[in-house]
Amino acid sequence: MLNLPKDFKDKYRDLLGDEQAEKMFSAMDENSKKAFRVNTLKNKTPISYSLDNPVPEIDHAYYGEISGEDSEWVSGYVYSQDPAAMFPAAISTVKTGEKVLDLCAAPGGKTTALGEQLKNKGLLVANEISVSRARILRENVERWGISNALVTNETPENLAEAFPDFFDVILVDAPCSGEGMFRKNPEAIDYWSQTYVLTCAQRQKMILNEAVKMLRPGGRLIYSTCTFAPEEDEKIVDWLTKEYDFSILDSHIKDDRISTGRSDWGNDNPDLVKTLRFWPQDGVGEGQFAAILQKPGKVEEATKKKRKNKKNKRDTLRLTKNEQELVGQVIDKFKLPEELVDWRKKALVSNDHVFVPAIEFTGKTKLHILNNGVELGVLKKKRFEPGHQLAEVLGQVKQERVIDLADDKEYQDYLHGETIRVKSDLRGFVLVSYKNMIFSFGKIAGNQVLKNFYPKGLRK
Ligand SMILES: C[S@@+](CC[C@H](N)C(=O)[O-])C[C@H]1O[C@@H](n2cnc3c(N)ncnc32)[C@H](O)[C@@H]1O
Repeated sequence: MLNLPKDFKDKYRDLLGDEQAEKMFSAMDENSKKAFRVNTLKNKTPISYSLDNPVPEIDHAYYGEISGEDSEWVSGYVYSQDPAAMFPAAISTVKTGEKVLDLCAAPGGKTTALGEQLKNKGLLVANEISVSRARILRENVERWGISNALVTNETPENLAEAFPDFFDVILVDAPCSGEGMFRKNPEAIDYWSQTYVLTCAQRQKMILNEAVKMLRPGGRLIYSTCTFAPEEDEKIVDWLTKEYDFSILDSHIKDDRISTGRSDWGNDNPDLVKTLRFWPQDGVGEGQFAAILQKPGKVEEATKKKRKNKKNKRDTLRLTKNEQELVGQVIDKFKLPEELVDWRKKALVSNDHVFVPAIEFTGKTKLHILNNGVELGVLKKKRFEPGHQLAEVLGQVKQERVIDLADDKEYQDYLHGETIRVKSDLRGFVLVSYKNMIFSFGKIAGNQVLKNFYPKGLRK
């Protein structure tokens, strides 16, 4: 049984009334709901989990538990996520080609969903302030096969300097007091106090002040938390409407199991009923709050700025003909997804790393970048070695140069970094899959040995 603080219980008895509050407390003693999303970017391959119990209102999402050891997870076919946490990205209705920022993005649950909605067109900036978490974010973006992401490890302030009035959509999945996660992570209860709730609300406003600067006029802001606290939910949304003249948009989610925000918890702002609330007693998932808002102003104002920026495009760091040839000898043997077909025109080289950028900066950027677009690989003396991210991105398309590992033993051996004996006429770089899910590069020499190119940092 969860040891909920007395002040917490008293607060929710006051807000909800005794009967509803007791329902909430007893639901918090039940097991948390587990679910996963299936990646629509990857080439369609049957997965081994049951798809019988879909999460309401979310496409390609199902209740069920998956493990980080499963081949489906390793190759980026599934992502484990709290079902309620799937809603902020789902209500963003991101359109292919838009410029999207996920400001508080790690570990990447919502980033991967936004990437799917963009279908690798447009730009996805995924930012995380903590360096260790940003590395995990990068790995998840890579595994998911997203090719149009800029992954950064920055403060919201530094990002706002680089991207004024720039994004069509910004998701702020804010750091919060985490009340909605108490039954999943009971340790979070130790941090709870009403003072902590108010500190979080202050921090949320500071993050949002920066997000507002980066949103183009008319752009959409998705604000979400995993807490029940009105100070961090309805009151913050109401503040955005007063401070910045944002309007609250309808999420278009209509399901009896999903509650709405409360006007009376946000200075009687009537539009707060358009926001979403997830309570454990409603049975969808963990606690979550989500709102979609719009910045005032017209789209044209942002388009003008975009045109101005285009003039300054730099074309230094392009590949030489010779370098293009080395890269082409390897990657032209694979079927490239649409966004990489004209890689010769787009690719840049930096410290021998060849990449197709998600965004080109006009000067030397001060931003701390972990990944920009797709790393094609590394130029070594007179040869080119393809990078791991490229293997994950090539997994979008049905490929022919593939070695499908024969059984679980071979798969585990490969994950450990071992070489594998294969019977194949293929020579040189090949993609490596298990159960037809591509997860790595490998290289076959004349002696029918598959050399291991699974990155050392990911080996088990
Ligand atoms: C709720 S989590 C994000 C979860 C993520 N969106 C997902 O779906 O996987 C909030 C994130 O905000 C980050 N954060 C903490 N303080 C921050 C700040 N001052 N500015 C921006 N992000 C911050 C945390 O490191 C954390 O990764």
